[in-house]
Amino acid sequence: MGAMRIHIASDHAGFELKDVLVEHLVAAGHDVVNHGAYAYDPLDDYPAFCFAAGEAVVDEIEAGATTSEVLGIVIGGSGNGEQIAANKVRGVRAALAWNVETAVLGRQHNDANVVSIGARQHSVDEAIAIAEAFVAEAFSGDPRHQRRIDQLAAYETR
Ligand SMILES: O=C(CO)[C@H](O)[C@H](O)COP(=O)(O)O
Repeated sequence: MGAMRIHIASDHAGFELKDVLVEHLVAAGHDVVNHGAYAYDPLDDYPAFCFAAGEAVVDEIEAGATTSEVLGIVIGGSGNGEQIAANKVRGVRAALAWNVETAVLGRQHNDANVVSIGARQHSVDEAIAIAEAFVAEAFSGDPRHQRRIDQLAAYETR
């Protein structure tokens, strides 16, 4: 994969990791858009940040971009609520990646357009490896996976 636009968001629990990932992804040549949190606030709430990142990804896809060009990353303490929030955005397929393999599978099998990472579940190096693996991987395009993704999209638009 070449350089991509990456929409990133976190709450307070993912705030430090978000800064690390932004620096890392920018250094790798990606165009990173930060959807907050913009300052550390231990009482902030993850949904709005994750909705914003998810909507930005879907807006670009609806305008013609592919998941080889745009992806999202949402970060919290566990990643659970952040995945749930992102998946509320119509068109988002957010995978909760808890190791490199689940990040890779999220792209290969699910064409996930957002990855959720639990900052409190990993060392910084592990989290970087998870984000890198997700961004680097392509959807396989296998018809059986596409068929399942189409079923999800059909359910979402009914
Ligand atoms: O992972 C999360 C949601 O799934 C949040 O980051 C987590 O719940 C925040 O916890 P706290 O308010 O206790 O810092």
